[in-house]
Amino acid sequence: MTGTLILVRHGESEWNLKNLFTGWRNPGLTEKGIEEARAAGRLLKAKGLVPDLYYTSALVRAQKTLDLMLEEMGIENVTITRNVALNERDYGDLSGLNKDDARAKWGEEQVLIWRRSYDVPPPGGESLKDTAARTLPYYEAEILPHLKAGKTVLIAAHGNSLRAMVMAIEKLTPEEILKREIATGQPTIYRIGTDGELAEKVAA
Ligand SMILES: O=C(O)[C@@H](CO)OP(=O)(O)O
Repeated sequence: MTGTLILVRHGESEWNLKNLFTGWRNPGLTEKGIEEARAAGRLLKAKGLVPDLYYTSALVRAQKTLDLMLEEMGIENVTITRNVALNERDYGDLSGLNKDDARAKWGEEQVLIWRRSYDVPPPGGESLKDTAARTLPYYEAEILPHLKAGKTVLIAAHGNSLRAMVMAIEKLTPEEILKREIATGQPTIYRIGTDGELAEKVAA
């Protein structure tokens, strides 16, 4: 028996489109983002996947993505668990700044370090390591027991909270996970064994 874990990054947000650091700020989805979320729902439906449990962050772009997916899957009246543990990495003082402007101000290399180093946080914000330190205990305590019990769990979240989970599940090194770009609206599907370990990564 295996459990099934479906991870989905929110569809394109208004700030992804404007090239702004987003973090814990709360923009909605663009038209493209709405369509990406709907397409993700249709994909899961076509695969016959019906989750038993639903999780998302405290941020609108992930919540809306999940709502749109459920609409496409024809699923209603289910309990959705929202938790800040699944939020995007907090970008601190960079939140709301344009990524090109930030490169012009601090230099390409410094901005890349803030964006893609494992343990160097942006000023006043969280590194991926910090993000993992709140996301993974939540995953292990609240989500993994359901997967070990053979349930199907859908999580709609963010680039960096998902990176934290992918790193743990696939046992990647910091270098490996930082190279992994998690595309908007494209489900990653894992089968998880009763021991909580990855049994199979399913092509989405
Ligand atoms: O702005 C953000 O919050 C994130 C995700 O869009 O950006 P980055 O690609 O730097 O992780």
